[in-house]
Amino acid sequence: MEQLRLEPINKVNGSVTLPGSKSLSNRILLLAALAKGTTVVENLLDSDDIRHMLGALKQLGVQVSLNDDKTVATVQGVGGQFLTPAEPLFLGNAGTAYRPLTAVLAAVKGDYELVGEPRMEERPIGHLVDALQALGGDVSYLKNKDYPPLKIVGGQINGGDVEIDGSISSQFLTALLMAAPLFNGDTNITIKGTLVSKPYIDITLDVMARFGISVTHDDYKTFTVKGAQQYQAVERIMVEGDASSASYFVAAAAIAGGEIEIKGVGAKSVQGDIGFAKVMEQVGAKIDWYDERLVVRKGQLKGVDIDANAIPDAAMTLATVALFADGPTAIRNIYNWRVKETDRLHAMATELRKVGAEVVEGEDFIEITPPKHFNDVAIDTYDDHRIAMCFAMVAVGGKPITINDPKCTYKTFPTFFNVLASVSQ
Ligand SMILES: O=C(O)C1=C[C@@H](OP(=O)(O)O)[C@@H](O)[C@H](O)C1
Ligand SMILES: C=C(OP(=O)(O)O)C(=O)O
Repeated sequence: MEQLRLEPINKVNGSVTLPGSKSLSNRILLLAALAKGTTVVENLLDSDDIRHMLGALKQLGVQVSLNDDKTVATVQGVGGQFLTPAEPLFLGNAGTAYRPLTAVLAAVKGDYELVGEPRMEERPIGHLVDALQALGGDVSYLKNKDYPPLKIVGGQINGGDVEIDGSISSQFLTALLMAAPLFNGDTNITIKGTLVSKPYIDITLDVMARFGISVTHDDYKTFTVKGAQQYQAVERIMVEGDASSASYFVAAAAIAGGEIEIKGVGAKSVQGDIGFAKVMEQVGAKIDWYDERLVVRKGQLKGVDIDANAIPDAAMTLATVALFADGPTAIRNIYNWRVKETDRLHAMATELRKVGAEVVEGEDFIEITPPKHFNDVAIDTYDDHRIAMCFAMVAVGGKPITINDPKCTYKTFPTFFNVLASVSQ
């Protein structure tokens, strides 16, 4: 297995330009494909999750041309007229490809099979399938009930009133919302349970609006989407920098001496994970806010007790910042960490303990007391890009660490360790 040795970093300094947002890239590609006309997407993320969406669109007969560094895509929208692919669509472990494609393909003519990596077969999708079936969609399980892989006989969905459980993943509601304009009639969606990861719904509504579709909602409890609508191509659309990827550099500047300018997200970001920078201000980071960038400096870091339901991805970075705070940190309301790339609650607790922290792993929270002594260990990454990236903070805090299988960052941030090296001293 490949390992990356990270020697202690004394100071960080410089400027980082973020790669495009994963969440925005995959939403924009899918809506551009569904639209009529040509959309040019700029600052597209080049990573595994996006490659899986691009691969699926190609199999569906959508023409997408990429520039040399794969950050500009020209998408020839097919107006919802997809080809039936000869082979199953392989979507890796990309939730932002698997879930929206499931809903959209249930609503357009054709036969489809959606498959993924072994971990994808352990990530539940029953709440989305229940809602699609209740609307008359022909979606069935190829192996285990409530889990991928899926078989879909796409066709006409009439719309109507439907409930969707929002308590495990917001991506199910995102998927239903993105597909609903393709249904024949209007759809009224009621959320069952408490909606998790709510800010991701704002990303969905924002992207849908850019492609000409408006959705009304009553404080995120019920949503109404008009049926039989066509997405409209957007001449040029720019993908914001990835706010979750920004979290590592916000944290690095807060932990080490020096200053990092982070270009691509700021006060105007549509991504909820920008909220991580607000949390880091509570922790003690010094941040200057601009519309589309942040400038971050070190502060005296203290432990905090936060509800991280709105920022599940960036909150993992807080768990390693906690190693350098002057008291315990509690991260709460994060049950769905357990159904992501790995059981993140258990994996983070295990690896933080290896480093020397005292950790309480609750069913839906984690409490971290900083180590008295840091152990120089090899961190297992469980095929989880965020574990690899957030444990790099140990080196930023001046302690050596080894990261096992560092290429797992390719899911969302293939150049992560190079970018970190570029600001490390
Ligand atoms: O809609 C999205 O783009 C995402 C929603 C979140 O998932 P959940 O809603 O499952 O928490 C997040 O963790 C994921 O990385 C991306
Ligand atoms: C949970 C994540 O990914 P996915 O979109 O596959 O859910 C993530 O990127 O942290």
